[in-house]
Amino acid sequence: MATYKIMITDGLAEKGKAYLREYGEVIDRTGISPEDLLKEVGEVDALIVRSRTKVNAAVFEAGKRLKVVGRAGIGVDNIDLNAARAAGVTVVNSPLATTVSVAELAMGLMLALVREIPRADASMKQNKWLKKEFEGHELYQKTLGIIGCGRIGSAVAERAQAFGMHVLAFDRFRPKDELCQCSEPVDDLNDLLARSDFLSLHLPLTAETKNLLSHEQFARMKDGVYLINASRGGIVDEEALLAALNSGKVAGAALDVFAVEPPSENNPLVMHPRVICTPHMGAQTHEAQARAGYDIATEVVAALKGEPLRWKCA
Ligand SMILES: NC(=O)c1ccc[n+]([C@@H]2O[C@H](COP(=O)([O-])OP(=O)(O)OC[C@H]3O[C@@H](n4cnc5c(N)ncnc54)[C@H](O)[C@@H]3O)[C@@H](O)[C@H]2O)c1
Ligand SMILES: O=C(O)CC[C@@H](O)C(=O)O
Repeated sequence: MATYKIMITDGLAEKGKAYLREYGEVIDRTGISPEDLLKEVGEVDALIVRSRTKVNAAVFEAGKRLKVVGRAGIGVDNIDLNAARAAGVTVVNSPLATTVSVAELAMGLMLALVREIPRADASMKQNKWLKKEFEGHELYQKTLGIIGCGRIGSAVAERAQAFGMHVLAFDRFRPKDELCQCSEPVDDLNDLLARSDFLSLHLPLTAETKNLLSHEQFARMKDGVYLINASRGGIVDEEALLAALNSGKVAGAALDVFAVEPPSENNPLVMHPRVICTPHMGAQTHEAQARAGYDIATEVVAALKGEPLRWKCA
């Protein structure tokens, strides 16, 4: 039986590592620097990453025996797919594993925003009882606009409707009859922006979606809209969001993702009193990581063995 060398650079659940060990040597280099990755990637047949490691053209160039890159999770915007194709390296991901966890975080962020849960907790820890300051809003009978209604968007739609929300969905590539999880599919993003009390983003970062929400789109939104972004930071123009928060157009924003991660120290969005932030932790649950680790391990081994693949990205 072939013995493969498989490097992990952003951690992997034990179940995934145990599966990989049946087929080869697992080299756990979690936290490796970009410089060391370039020095060491030439020794391995497969590389398994999450979102931290940037697998750019230089990595493919240095990966002389690299056959497969596995992304434990969904977004492959940190992997240069064109460079992978040019180098003849297969790229796979594990897109089903984390849907529920991300959808649950989006719902949590929505509730945290309208009830100001983080600020209320912080005030209690300062021995303050500011009950009168915390008059929030209900989600019930509000309109939620979901942009990108694939796996996670649909799961959010389902959960939001259980809260009694009216859910609009816009998806550029999915036919309306596939958006059955929402109350009302819409053809026009501007229509969704104009009608939503809450906006939640669930689409990939691509050349087309970069800065999809910028000054012009914020101007089209309702006054006092709430924005939740647990997709990718670059989809929202952060400068435009800051301006919209400062003008009051946006009542509050909850951000799990940032254009640059981690964001700079004292980043004005992170520090903004009406912004709630989490450190890109949508998929960071025990359950999601156990599934993602196992799914990517089986897919990477299948790619190494030349077997049929379920989730080939390049
Ligand atoms: N915060 C986190 O930890 C976390 C975890 C997992 C995934 N994500 C992000 O969530 C995204 C969505 O994941 P998913 O599993 O639902 O993916 P998915 O592919 O099932 O759904 C994405 C949807 O976006 C749509 N879309 C693409 N471009 C669009 C555009 N320009 N306008 C409107 N819709 C567009 C697609 O048609 C698709 O239906 C991922 O790409 C990733 O960036 C974040
Ligand atoms: O696992 C991560 O680091 C982030 C996961 C998430 O953003 C994804 O696209 O799968």
